[in-house]
Amino acid sequence: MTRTIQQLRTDARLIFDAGIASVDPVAAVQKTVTRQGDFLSVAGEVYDLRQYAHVYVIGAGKAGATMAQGLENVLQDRLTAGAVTVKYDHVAPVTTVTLHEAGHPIPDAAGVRGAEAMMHFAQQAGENDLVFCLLSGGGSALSPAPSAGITLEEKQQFTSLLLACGASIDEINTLRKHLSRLKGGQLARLVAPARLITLVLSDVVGDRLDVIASGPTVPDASTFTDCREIVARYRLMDQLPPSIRSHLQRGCAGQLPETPKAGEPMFDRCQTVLIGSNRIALQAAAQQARDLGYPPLVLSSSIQGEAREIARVHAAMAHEIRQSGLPMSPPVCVLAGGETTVTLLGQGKGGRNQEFALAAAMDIDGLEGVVILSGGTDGTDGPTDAAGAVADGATARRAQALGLNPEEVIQRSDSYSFFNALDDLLFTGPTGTNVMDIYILLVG
Ligand SMILES: Nc1ncnc2c1ncn2[C@@H]1O[C@H](COP(=O)(O)OP(=O)(O)O)[C@@H](O)[C@H]1O
Ligand SMILES: O=C(O)[C@@H](CO)OP(=O)(O)O
Ligand SMILES: [Mg+2]
Repeated sequence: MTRTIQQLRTDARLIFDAGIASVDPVAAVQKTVTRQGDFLSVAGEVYDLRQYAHVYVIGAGKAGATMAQGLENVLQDRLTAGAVTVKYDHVAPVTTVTLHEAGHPIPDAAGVRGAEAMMHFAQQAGENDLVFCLLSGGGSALSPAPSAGITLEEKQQFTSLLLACGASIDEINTLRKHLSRLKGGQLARLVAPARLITLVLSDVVGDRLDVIASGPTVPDASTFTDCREIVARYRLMDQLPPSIRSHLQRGCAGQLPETPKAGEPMFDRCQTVLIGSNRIALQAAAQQARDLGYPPLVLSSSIQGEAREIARVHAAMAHEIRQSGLPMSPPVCVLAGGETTVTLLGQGKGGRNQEFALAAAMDIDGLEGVVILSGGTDGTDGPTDAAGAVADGATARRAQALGLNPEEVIQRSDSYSFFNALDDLLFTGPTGTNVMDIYILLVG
């Protein structure tokens, strides 16, 4: 059965939506944390709620509100109180937990207040209390708690410097952990001796728990020496605020305590569970593809690299499948996920997924029965209201007919305008989740 291009486009969107739905934070929390009367089961660990006088919820991240909503649905009257910081306008209906809205990716004073509220509950919790910590992407910037002697303004300046220098999120968070009072396992130290359960929604390639939101409740393998190497690698030393330079130098000289490491006692009463990731989303998308009659081929949930280049690999696969039926004959759905990067060439408007679709459109020009969709699972791709875009074998030609030259658009980094003119932007609205990006290649 040969599917029309419109059918392929509809199916690609259904597959994308199925991926996002599988990592809906409310459902993911309620699937991970279940309750039978006084007994909680968390990923197989059983907790008798009668042993705990209070149950607190703390956390930070773009999905914090929906995760808190899920936990309130489970804990109901057993939840004592809580404080969770979310990005502005990323709220959800909660009754007991206090939501703090704050700035991301640059931390702000509201974030400081949210972090202080979190640390208040962490320190208030005692031996006979239970604390849930809800973490998701954006948690680092949303929980600023600068080390002594470092001001918020200096932390803001430092964050802008880090975001612009090309450092990876692992390198950025190594530095952030060593300039904070709660990142890098230090929040676990504040929560001890209370029992701690951390639920994590991963927006990081490789799902490393010590990188996501700077791992405030897990051991930190990184050190001040690593910080010194990163500062040197990106030639940051001369641009560091004096207080930060001095802090890192004192840390390297052994004059400051290192972040908590594996095996230290504050982690004895901790459980950490990954409740959503790009891999989980891809598996759900693959199932939807199968249900729609496209045998799926999942490449990886750890895609990194320049968006334009990764797109070209997907376009090359489209040609191969169409011309030789390799690695699979049509109909087929090739799925991948991760977080690409974009070297900006111009001052235009766009995002890494829109750029991906634009680069793909150029290489699949003229191919029949091929659709490529690239979308951000958080619903916002770059500084735009689009989640991504959709391209097919006619996209380039339709654009030319409108006087749009794809190569020139790439040079302007103006993918949003390009797909807006073609009415091929992907809109989901803020999804409340955040497990990086999903790339879908459908060959009918
Ligand atoms: N005009 C543009 N074209 C392509 N990519 C862009 C453009 N402007 C910003 N970006 C990319 O968008 C990225 C931020 O996207 P965003 O969706 O906000 O990230 P995240 O969802 O990971 O927090 C930046 O890293 C930047 O590379
Ligand atoms: O908060 C963080 O540390 C990172 C990774 O989780 O998220 P984002 O890149 O969205 O700021
Ligand atoms: Mg995004």
